[in-house]
Amino acid sequence: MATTIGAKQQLQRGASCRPARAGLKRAVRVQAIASEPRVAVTSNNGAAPGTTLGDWSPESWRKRTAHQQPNYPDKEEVAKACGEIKSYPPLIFAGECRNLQERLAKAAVGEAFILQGGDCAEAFTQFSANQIRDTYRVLLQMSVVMMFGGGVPVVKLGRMAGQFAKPRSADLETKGDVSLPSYRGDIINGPEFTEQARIPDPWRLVRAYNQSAATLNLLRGFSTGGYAGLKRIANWNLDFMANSDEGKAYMDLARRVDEALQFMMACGLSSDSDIMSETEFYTSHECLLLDYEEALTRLDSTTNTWYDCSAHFLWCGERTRQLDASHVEFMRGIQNPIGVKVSDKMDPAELVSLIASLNPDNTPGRLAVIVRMGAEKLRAKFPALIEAVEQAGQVVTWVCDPMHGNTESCNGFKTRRYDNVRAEVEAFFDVHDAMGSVPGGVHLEMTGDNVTECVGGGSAVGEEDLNTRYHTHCDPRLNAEQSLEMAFYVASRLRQRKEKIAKQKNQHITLAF
Ligand SMILES: O=C[C@H](O)[C@H](O)COP(=O)(O)O
Ligand SMILES: C=C(OP(=O)(O)O)C(=O)O
Repeated sequence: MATTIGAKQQLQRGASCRPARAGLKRAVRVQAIASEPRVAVTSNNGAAPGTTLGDWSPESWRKRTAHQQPNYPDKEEVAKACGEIKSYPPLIFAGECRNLQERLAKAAVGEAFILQGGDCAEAFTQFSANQIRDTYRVLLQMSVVMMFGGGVPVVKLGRMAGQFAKPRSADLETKGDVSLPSYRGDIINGPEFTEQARIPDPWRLVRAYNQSAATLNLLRGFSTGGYAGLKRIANWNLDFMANSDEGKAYMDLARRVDEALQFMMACGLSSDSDIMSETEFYTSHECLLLDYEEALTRLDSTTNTWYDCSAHFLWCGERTRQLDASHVEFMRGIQNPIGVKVSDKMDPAELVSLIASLNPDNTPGRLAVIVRMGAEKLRAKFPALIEAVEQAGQVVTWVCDPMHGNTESCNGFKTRRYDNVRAEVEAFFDVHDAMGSVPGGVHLEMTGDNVTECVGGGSAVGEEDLNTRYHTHCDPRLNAEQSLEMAFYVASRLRQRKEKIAKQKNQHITLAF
């Protein structure tokens, strides 16, 4: 029957939700401990994770070159702002990171799939409960499409509650004959093109922390307070639903999930069970602004290891992944699951060295390699990267970021074409098919708002529409409809993959669509 696999996966997810709930409860207790003044620990005595850390400490990155950092005019103010943040509670709990790492390890072997998505840059002026809810809701919808259509559990990882700092290609932005420091994200300076706004202000760190805490609070409320329960699947509709193909396809799928749930309830599944009322949701952002990340790095009292408590998952950007520089130094020591972005400039041997630095114990789920190079280059260069990593015996979770290799300029706007974005996802799945390796997830810049920032897709945003609702402060995001369309495409590829594997094993499965 069409719905059997989807419902079965839901049941499996339900069983694995329990430890996370325990983790959330424990978080309240341990956060109180973790917010006590920090104990200076420079080595890790005996615990399995981090045994190869040597002389790492939360501040050891300061001895290396830190790329893409702001040039604050007043360093004493930076120390004061960071001192405040050091006294604040951590935003996440180390036990949650460990749960996430287990999920990511499953994605590395094809037993789960990662959906990582959210704003390019969160902004102080675009901060409201509705905006958070809308992005969260599209992520939920996308995950249901992928789970039901693709037959795998989906790990939901928001680029939310901390995605503020932006690396830039150029230090200066020029308009006419005026050049000013580039905007580097609201945690650093303002987007307005004025001299004053572009001065890095350290007290923005505190505001970003507070906004992250409030966002996370709401996300936790949505995730465990009933909003995200599968029994509400048909209620997660957005304004465009009735009028678009994606919206109608989603509502049709939601009805079928509903039917499957009715069936499962008739079989004995309780309407009070965890999967009916809550979901797991994790947060992530680029580990860029090291003063901030250091201030939130705390010693976990249960394992005596360090976690960067600004988010569950942090990634190292394409511009800051130099082996001998500060970001890699910082990230090798934190025990959160982490990622590293990789463009076509990456050489296979360099990737192997980078992975060895970031995951010396070769722990499954610890490291995601997030490739972003555009479809054509990906077809040409990605196989050699996979081969080198496999030959080195390294375990990584491969994730596709189809956004950052596809940025172009049009009518004075930065944009991305939906067809190019989709082509890169297609290439990512094709290469894995050919190599026999595992596509572990997608990483998208997207929003629940009805913006006109990327062109194409079923929503038919044209080049001429770019100036109507172009709200991003940095890079263009897929809107809700384009995101959902992408989810249906990913689901179709996950389904194909599952069917192929089943055929090889001589099994028969039927998936939703
Ligand atoms: O989101 C990623 C980067 O911050 C962004 O692509 C840089 O954009 P730029 O090339 O305009 O500086
Ligand atoms: C800056 C980003 O990506 P990359 O490092 O791949 O350019 C990003 O994801 O915001």
